[in-house]
Amino acid sequence: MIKRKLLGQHFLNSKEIAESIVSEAKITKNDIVLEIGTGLGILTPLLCKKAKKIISVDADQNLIKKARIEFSDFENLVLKSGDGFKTKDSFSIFVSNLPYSKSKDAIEWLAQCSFSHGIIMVQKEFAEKLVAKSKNRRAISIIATYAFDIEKISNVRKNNFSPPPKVDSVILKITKKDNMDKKLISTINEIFSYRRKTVKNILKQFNKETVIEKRVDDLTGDEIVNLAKQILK
Ligand SMILES: C[S@@+](CC[C@H](N)C(=O)[O-])C[C@H]1O[C@@H](n2cnc3c(N)ncnc32)[C@H](O)[C@@H]1O
Repeated sequence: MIKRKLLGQHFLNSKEIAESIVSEAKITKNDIVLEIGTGLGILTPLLCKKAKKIISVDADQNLIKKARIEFSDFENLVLKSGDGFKTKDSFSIFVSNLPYSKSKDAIEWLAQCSFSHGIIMVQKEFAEKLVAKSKNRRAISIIATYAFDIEKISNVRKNNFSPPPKVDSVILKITKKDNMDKKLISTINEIFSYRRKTVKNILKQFNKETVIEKRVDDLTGDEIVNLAKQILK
């Protein structure tokens, strides 16, 4: 039970939704797809039918053991147990019903990976955070909107999962715009810990100078990324 909670094991039980996720991923026979969270494998065989190769990773060894038996006929499927967000393999398309507690880490990790696009399922509140504007923005909103074009595909009610989570979910399409590195991402997070200060005072913390008296909330996303780049120079 504890493991289930920690790993966000709420399994999708709607074949129809699984098919729509795979269809939205626009996979061709040239694509290598990374799926994080094999789970009970509702998406995995559908992905195998479309792509050149699937790498499907789950942190739960038992689920990978089961999938190895159930999907042994698919020659284009590579199943791995472990932390999917440490994957070093290259991929062109990302597909994941994300473990909810890992959603922020997943976006930060994906911002550093080179790929074309992805279909992700996240909690409704997290999806809103990603595209939040002005004072509702967080560091993750700046990172996500700099790294990706984000398009909402559909809402998914919690009763489409077993066991059902407490909240509803949203399917998003993320299309890669810009790669970011780890230092840039952590500097943007650091800037947000000083969000009530002026740019002038934030730069002072890093022994840099400017005359800009604006606060973080008054900057555009690009201006915040440029401020982080200036700090890192
Ligand atoms: C929300 S479930 C989705 C499972 C399946 N794709 C589905 O749609 O039913 C999330 C899955 O991610 C796995 N998981 C959690 N943390 C992980 C990690 N760091 N790396 C890989 N898989 C992880 C869980 O064990 C679980 O199977």
